Amino acid sequence: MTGKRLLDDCFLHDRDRLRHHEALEILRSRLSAVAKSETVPLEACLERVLAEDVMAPRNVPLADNSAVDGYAFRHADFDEAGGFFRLEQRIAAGHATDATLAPWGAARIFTGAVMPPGADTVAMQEDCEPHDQDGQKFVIVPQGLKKGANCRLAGEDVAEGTTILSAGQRLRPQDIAAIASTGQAEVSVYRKLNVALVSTGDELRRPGNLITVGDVYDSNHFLLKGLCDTLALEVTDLGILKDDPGLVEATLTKAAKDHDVILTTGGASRGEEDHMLTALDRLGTRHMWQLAIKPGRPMMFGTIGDCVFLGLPGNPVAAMVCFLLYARPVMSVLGGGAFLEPQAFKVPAAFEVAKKKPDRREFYRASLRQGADGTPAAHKFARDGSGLITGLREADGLVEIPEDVTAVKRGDLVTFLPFSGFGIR
Ligand SMILES: Nc1nc2c(c(=O)[nH]1)N[C@H]1C(S)=C(S)[C@@H](COP(=O)(O)OP(=O)(O)OC[C@H]3O[C@@H](n4cnc5c(N)ncnc54)[C@H](O)[C@@H]3O)O[C@H]1N2
Ligand code: MOO
Repeated sequence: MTGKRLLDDCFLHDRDRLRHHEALEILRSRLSAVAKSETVPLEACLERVLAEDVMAPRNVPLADNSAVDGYAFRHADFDEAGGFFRLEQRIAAGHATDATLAPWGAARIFTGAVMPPGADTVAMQEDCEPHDQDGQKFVIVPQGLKKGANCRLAGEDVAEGTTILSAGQRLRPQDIAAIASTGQAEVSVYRKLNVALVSTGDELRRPGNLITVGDVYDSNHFLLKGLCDTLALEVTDLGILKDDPGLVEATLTKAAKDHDVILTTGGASRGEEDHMLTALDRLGTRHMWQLAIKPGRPMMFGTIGDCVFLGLPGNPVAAMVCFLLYARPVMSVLGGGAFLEPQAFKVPAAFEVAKKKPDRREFYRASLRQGADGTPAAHKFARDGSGLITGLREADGLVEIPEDVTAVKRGDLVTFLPFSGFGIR
C-alpha cells in the first residue's frame, strides 16, 4: 500500500485536501479481510460476520402444519359432506399422527400441529360448530374456504438445500433465528478483530477521578467503545496516553504487534502537542490525512507493519462522525464483512444555512421530525461546535451537504443518514 495523495499542511485550502469520496476510495481499494474463521455457537454470533454460506439441511417447517387452532379436513370432501364432518382425531403441536383421515373425517387440530395425512385445509375454531349426535362427535365447517387455507406447507419458509445466508453477511437476530430454525447449533464466522483503543492528551482523565481546571474527562473512550461494540470487536483499552512522543511511539509499536487495528482519538492535527501523525510517519505508512470535510478534518489512516492505524480527531463530534464514515467500514472489511455504506435518503430541510464554505463536505447533527402534514423533515442541531456531545445526543442522524453546495434553504432536499443505518440509535 502506498500513499496516493499525502497532505501534511494544516493551512491547506479545502480544495487541496482529500475529498470524502477519494478517502472512501482509498479505504475501499487498499483493504481486505485479515481475520481467519472460527466456529461459534449461535448464542455468541450476534453481529459476527459469516465466513461461509449457510445452507438449509432440511425443510422449515419440516412438515405441513396448521396455522390456527381449528379443524383439519380434506377440501375435496366438503361438498359431499355438506360441511358436516365426523371428528376422528385430536392433534396437538408436537404430537404428529400417521393415521390418515377417513373420508368426511376431520381432526381437531392446534396451531403448529402437523396435518394428518389426507387433510389439506383447516377451518378456524371460531367459524366452526362442534356437534354431538348419538354419542358421536361432529363438526360443522363453514363454506367458502379455499383448498390449503390455514395450512402451512413443509419448506414454505426455507426449502431444504437453499442458501439462506452468504459469507460476508453480518448476523442480525433474525438471521440467527433463521439458522436456528434449520437445526444448526454452530456457525463459521470470522474471528473478532483485535482493536487497541487509545485516547491521547495530557488533559484527559477517566470518569470517577477528580478533575481540576484544564482537565477533561475521556468521554471519547466510551463513545468509541460503544461504537466498536456494534461491530462485535475485541477491544483492548490501552488507556490514556500522555502527550509524550516517546511514549506514543513505544505504545503504538507494541500495540501494532498484537492487534489488527489501532484506533486512536486526539492528537491528530498538527499542534506541537499532537504526536499521532509524527508517530505514524516514523513507524509505518500514512495513507491519508487531512480531509475536505467538517467535522473530522484531521482524520488519519495508515499502517504500522500489518496493523491498520485509524487516527480519529479528539473533538467528540469529529471522532464519532469519522468512526461512522471511515472506521466502521474499514473494520467491517478487515473482519471479513462488507464495506459498510451509510443508509441515506432525501428529506426536506427544516433549517437554513446562509453560507457554507465550498469545496468541503459538511455533516450536521440532525433529527428527523414529522411536520403538521405528516411529512418528515431534518431539523439541524442549532450549534455547530465539534466539542458538543449534546448535539450527538439530541440527533438521530447526520445531514450530509456536498462540496458544491454553498447554502441551504428551508425546504431544500438534503441527504439524511439515520444513526440506525450505522447500527446505533
Ligand atoms: N491550528 C489548527 N488547529 C486545529 C486544527 C487545524 O487544522 N489547525 N484542526 C481542528 C480540528 S478540525 C479538530 S477536529 C481538532 C482535532 O484535533 P486533535 O485530534 O489533535 O485533537 P486534540 O487537540 O487532542 O483535542 C481536540 C479537543 O478534543 C478534546 N478531546 C481530545 N480527546 C478527547 C477524549 N478522549 N474525550 C473527550 N474529549 C477529548 C480535547 O480536550 C480538545 O478540546 O483540532 C482543531 N485544531
Ligand atoms: O474536525 Mo474538527 O473541528 O472539524 O471537529
